[in-house]
Order: sequence, then structure tokens, then C-alpha cells
Amino acid sequence: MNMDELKRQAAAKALEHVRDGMKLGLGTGSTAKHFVELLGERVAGGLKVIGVPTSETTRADAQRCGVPLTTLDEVDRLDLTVDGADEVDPALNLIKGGGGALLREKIVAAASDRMIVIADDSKWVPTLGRFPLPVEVIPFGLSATRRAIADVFAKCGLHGEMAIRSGKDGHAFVTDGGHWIIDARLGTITDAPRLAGLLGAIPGVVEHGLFIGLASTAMLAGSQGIRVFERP
Ligand SMILES: O=C[C@H](O)[C@H](O)[C@H](O)COP(=O)(O)O
Repeated sequence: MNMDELKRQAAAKALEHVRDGMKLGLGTGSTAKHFVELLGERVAGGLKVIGVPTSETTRADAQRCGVPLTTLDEVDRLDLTVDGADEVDPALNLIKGGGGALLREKIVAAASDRMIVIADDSKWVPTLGRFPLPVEVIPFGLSATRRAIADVFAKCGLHGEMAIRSGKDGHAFVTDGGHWIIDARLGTITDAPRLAGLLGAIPGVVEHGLFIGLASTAMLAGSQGIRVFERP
């Protein structure tokens, strides 16, 4: 079975948890896109849900699939967010943001009663950090912000290359919020909650891709079937 089929299987498993009347957070990325498409099929069959997209790409996908949309200004809490991840560890802490949507994804996840992470099982890691950590930054004062990020890494015993993410046009990649992303190759993040706290306190850092304590459930599809993990 190829990777894309595994992603679709994980998405289908998450769909089993969607009930009529739910307010949903709709994630971003190739796995979340499967969920939006499958959800669209259920909506066409009469399911009543409303979704908040976590990116302009997901907004367009959801509109194409006929999923009704709203915003966090119009609804209070969301019942469930279903989203992909770049890495998942045994505590269900995550690295996200490979597609650049981490800021809206984190806002939506934090406004949800439950977050289900869907992925193929290559995303499962014993310790976060193999995937470069995305840090969303304000372009103003970038060098100062970068130095502050490097100081935080050193304080956490981490050393690694930092690179401004480029877009397809070769210029800096710009997020939906108009910010840039620094990708940091850290290798192994031994204390992700501490790193998350320190990064979040840097002026100029808008958000980072460490999702600590936000995911309730992970559904990971592999050749042996789907494994479901609940946050310990
Ligand atoms: O910014 C993008 C998101 O965090 C994605 O959910 C993440 O990169 C996983 O994407 P994919 O399902 O394409 O591997």
C-alpha cells in the first residue's frame, strides 16, 4: 500500500468520530486533505457539520468539497479538530508546520475540545526533532530574533542549522499570516515542553511547530493496519 493510501485510511478512521451537528477544525496538509474530501462525501450524503479551516489552502479544498465553513469569531468552541503532523511522539506531542500552517493550526487546535492527529506511521518517533522544527517569525528584526532563538537552543543543549524557508519562487516563504518561517534542524529534542515555553517567550517569534498537550488521539496507518494512541 502506498503512503497516500495510508494517509487516506487514517483520515477515514478519524471520520468515524464525526457526529451530526459537530463543529470541526479542519487541518492542513496532504493527510488532512483526505479528511476534508471524505468529509465532503459525507456532507453530500446529508451529514450536518460546520468547519473552521486552518489555512487558505484548506479553505479552498473544503469549499470545493462542499463542506460548510465558519470562523472562530462566529463559533465559541469546536468539538473536534482533525489534522496531520510531521512528527508524533509517545506523549502525543507533535511537530507541525511542514506546510507552513502551524499558527492557524495551533489556534484552532487550542479552541477544540479534542484533537485527532492522522498520519502514516512514518511520522511516529521516540523523540521529536528529526523533522526540522518550524519557527514562525516576524520579518522585522529577523537577525535579533534569530540570535534569541539560537540562545534558547543553546540553553536547551541543542545545536543545529537554521534556515529561512524558501517558497517555490525562490523568495522567502510567506505564511497565511504574512510571516516567515525558520526551519531548525535540531536532531533530538530531549525536553520539548521546556523548548516550547522558551521559544514562545521570544519577541519576534509568532509561533513554533511544537504542539504540546494538544493532541488527544493519534491514528497512525501502516502496513499492519491502523494503530490508535490516546494521550497518556
Ligand atoms: O503546516 C502543515 C501542517 O502542520 C501539516 O499538517 C503537516 O506538515 C503534515 O502534513 P502532511 O499530512 O502533508 O504530511
